[in-house]
Amino acid sequence: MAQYARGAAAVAVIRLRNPPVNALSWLLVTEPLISFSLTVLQALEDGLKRADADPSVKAVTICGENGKFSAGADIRGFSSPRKQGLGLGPIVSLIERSEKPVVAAIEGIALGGGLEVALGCHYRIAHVQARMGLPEVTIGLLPGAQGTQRLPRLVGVPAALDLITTGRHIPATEALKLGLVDEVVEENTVEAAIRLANKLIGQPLGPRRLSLKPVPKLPNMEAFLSEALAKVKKRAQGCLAPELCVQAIKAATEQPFADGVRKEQELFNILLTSGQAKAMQYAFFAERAVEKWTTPSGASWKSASPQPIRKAAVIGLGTMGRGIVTSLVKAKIPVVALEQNLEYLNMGRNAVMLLLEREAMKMEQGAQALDFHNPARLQFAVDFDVLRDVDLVIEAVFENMALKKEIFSNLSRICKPEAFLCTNTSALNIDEIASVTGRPQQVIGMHFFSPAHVMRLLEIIYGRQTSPTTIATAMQLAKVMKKVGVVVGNCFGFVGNRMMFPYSQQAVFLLEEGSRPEDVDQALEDFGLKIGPFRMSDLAGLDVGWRSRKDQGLTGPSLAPGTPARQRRGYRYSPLPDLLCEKGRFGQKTGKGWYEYEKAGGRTAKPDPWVHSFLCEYRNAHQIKTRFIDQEEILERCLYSLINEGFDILAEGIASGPEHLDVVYINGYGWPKHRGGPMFYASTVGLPNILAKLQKYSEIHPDIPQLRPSAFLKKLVAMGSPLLNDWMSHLHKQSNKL
Ligand SMILES: CC/C=C/CC(=O)SCCNC(=O)CCNC(=O)[C@H](O)C(C)(C)COP(=O)(O)OP(=O)(O)OC[C@H]1O[C@@H](n2cnc3c(N)ncnc32)[C@H](O)[C@@H]1OP(=O)(O)O
Repeated sequence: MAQYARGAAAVAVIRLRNPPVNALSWLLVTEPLISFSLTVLQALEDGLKRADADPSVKAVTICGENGKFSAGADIRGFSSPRKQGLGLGPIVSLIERSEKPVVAAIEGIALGGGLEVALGCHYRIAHVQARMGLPEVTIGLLPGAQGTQRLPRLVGVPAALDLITTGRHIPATEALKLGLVDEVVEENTVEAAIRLANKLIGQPLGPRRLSLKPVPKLPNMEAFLSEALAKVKKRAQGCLAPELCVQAIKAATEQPFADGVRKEQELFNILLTSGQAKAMQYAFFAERAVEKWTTPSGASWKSASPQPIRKAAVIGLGTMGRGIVTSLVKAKIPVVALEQNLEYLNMGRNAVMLLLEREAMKMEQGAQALDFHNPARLQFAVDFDVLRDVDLVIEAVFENMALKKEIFSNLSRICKPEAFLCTNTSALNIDEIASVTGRPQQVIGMHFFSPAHVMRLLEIIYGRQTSPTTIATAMQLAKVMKKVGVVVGNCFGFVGNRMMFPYSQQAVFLLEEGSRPEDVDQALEDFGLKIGPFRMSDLAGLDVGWRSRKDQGLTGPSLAPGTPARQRRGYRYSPLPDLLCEKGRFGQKTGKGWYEYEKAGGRTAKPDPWVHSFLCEYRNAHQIKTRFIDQEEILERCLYSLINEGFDILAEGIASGPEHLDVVYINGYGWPKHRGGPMFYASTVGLPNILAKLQKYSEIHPDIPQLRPSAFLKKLVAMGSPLLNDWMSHLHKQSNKL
């Protein structure tokens, strides 16, 4: 768990050892090969005490095994009952108090508690490729091992605030500029640290003890901190951790070190027990769990190997295609971008170049690193022949089955036999697209989210014949593009949009019954969603859904004469969005939708009196009695219907676990991470409560099938509402209470 050795005659080396990331566990872990059990923290403390007690040891170096310093506390430990009370903070103090110089040799990563250990050391040397940060805020916590008190003393309040409230990982070069590390080396970091430790023997350590230093003053500290607090509160949308991080740093500026540490502990405990930390830590592991994909036919990440993608192509340079090209270029994959004619190609090329210029400006080495002016990296063409040598094609034309089939039939003829053919679609049937190719096993859906170069989610949809190698290759590509790939089955809307459908439907029904768009949006945004359904619809364009409903024969010329206005196929239907579209109100792009905007293309949504009176007239025309609908009902009807669909998705095997649905919603639909995703949220509300509410609403609205409780939800409740981790194991179990 930590190895103690002598690095040079007078220098002891303590090496943190807990693969794969040297997490600082405080739970007892039994090592099978040796006869004693030791936690990393215990071993670190023992190592320090041993070095202190040994008169022949004059200095100490702390490093990590396998080129990684440490990823911080073992996150799993936060939700397990502590078996022993060893805290990291006192150990960091012990390091700092040492009369023998202690040097941290930072390789790979020093994150969270790992960096806090380094902050307790008297000197820090980092390898040039190392990354550092205090990412606790991203898992609902704050740096609870005195990091909020030491970091501002070392790098000043503005830099400490930035690092602690964003949790971002910074490269060693930036750490050097901030003064977080004393030296950056390209050679063996541990050897460099041992050399430095040797030189430091006998030198005074007082000035190197951060707890003894004052926090550098700012002329307007109070105003600066209040502004920072307001900013993080706005950004956090109900997430508690960033706000408490600011409070802890504020304590560092106002109180002596020991009192600041006490305040930090108090705030840390609030977060630890808030429920938000649990949700965010669940989200951390859920994201890693979905990498380990499986399908109902038994294909899995364990046995499938991805194929290398040396060159890719993107067909269609509309909004999605432009973002996808940008993502591929950023991932350093040579790419050919294709359009149907020169006019569209030139438009697409200009837009892509603009995106890439902007992305390059954000990067450390800028445009040079992306090298996108090099035709070997990025090529634009109108001729399908350029696709002969690519390893993978992503088709990103608009959602039209006939057009997609025509393209896939051409691709099947032109591309080399081993090339993978991917379609960017949000709902269309992958099997139907694959059926026109001679290689359905190499056809796969890749549902990107807009803007595709920014959004992390990538739904990866396998068809009936998609091979495990194709799935593995798509997942690998997602990883290279720094996206979260989630493997899902083929059904209308896949996971994300399928769950979105009942949610958006409820939102519109609520308008019929008495709500205003801003009431519904506000309730859901107060819950923590980044954007409510009507603001979202205005942003995406109401015409998108209108086109799809016309294709499905739900509205427009193909609707059978005599169809009741508010009913389709025997169930409740709201024509409200169709009516807005008929009036040319497509949302932001036309300056009017569910809201009004300052101009066409404007972004500031203002409640629109026209919409209010339109809704009144509509209710009168259809003799709907208006009633006041409270926030609770808005949340329950929108969110529980979405969750209900999630249970159906799980029961049908479209996703292999609730984590998949949660990762989709957090990364693609603006679901608040501090609520852990819709299925995790359901588990916190309690499945019996969700079931009871769905039963209640479904009795009131028998013509809305989406409110009828899913059979799987009912089964889980009948089985005693098992923990979320166990849901899938109950899928095929018999319940005698049903
Ligand atoms: C009172 C003291 C308070 C201390 C506060 C803390 O220290 S809280 C912890 C702060 N640290 C973090 O938040 C770091 C989280 N980890 C990461 O950001 C990344 O995992 C990484 C370290 C940058 C490595 O990324 P990479 O993509 O290379 O690998 P994975 O993310 O897939 O991770 C590999 C496996 O390691 C597990 N893991 C990573 N970090 C931790 C951790 N801190 N605790 C427990 N487990 C961790 C991760 O789950 C992976 O495991 P698998 O079983 O392979 O899925």
